Amino acid sequence: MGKQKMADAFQKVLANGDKAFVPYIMAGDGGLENLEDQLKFLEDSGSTVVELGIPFSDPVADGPTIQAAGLRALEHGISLRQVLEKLKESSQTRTIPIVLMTYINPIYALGIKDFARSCHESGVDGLIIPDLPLEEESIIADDLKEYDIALIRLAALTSPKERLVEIAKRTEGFLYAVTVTGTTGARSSFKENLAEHLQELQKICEVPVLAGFGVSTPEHVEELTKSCDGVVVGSRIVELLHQGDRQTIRELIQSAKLSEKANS
Ligand SMILES: O=P(O)(O)OC[C@@H](O)[C@@H](O)c1c[nH]c2ccccc12
Repeated sequence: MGKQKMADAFQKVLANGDKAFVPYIMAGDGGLENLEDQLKFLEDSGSTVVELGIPFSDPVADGPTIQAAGLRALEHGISLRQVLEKLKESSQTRTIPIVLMTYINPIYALGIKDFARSCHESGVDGLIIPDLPLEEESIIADDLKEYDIALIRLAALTSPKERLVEIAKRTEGFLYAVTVTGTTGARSSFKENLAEHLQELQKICEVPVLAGFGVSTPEHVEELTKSCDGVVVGSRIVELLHQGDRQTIRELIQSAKLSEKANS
């Protein structure tokens, strides 16, 4: 469980000549009773790890699609504690690593030690906390270390070089390379020198580098994975899942399977 489970999942995919694909979904969008089925579907479709969002009233990094999903989940009354309890029910049978993405407030509300222990008991392998800067990490780092839960750091496009080096050195599980300036959400194109930026991050980082924010088509996946180890796709997956279009999700996930394409 934890860091090692994630490392093994990436290792397996990359050793096979494929790229990692990490879908993001909002926990409780569509009802918490469907979470297990959603995770199973994403796993069976070839995802490497799943990023699971916790609904929150003030999601400052989220664009319209994920905000809307968060509101739907909040309407179902979904809380962090409920999500952890739900995950615990299937923790013994689930094989895909789970990364929770939550803002720091719900963690505070639960209590940091309680939260870390519950994550462990629920089989959570990693965390993304977008409003926890490097300077504040010590409030939770030791508790996560105790349970071997990976704290995944985000590298912003605007971070100065020295900061990127520090982030790349500290990150666990993978490095989340944010590909745009702004909030989450599907976009049509990326900035010109993104490839060099990603290659630079790969040079300074020992764990896989995954590109996320704005990735929404197989063409994006193909383009970005030339310069990194994989992608995170949120808004597009959330939208398709809400529409019930599982086939398009499958195709998107499969676009990271480069070995199959090379053989066909
Ligand atoms: O939705 P996009 O543009 O595909 O981006 C991924 C993103 O949704 C997911 O990783 C995420 C959702 N909320 C976040 C907050 C911060 C960092 C990352 C996230």
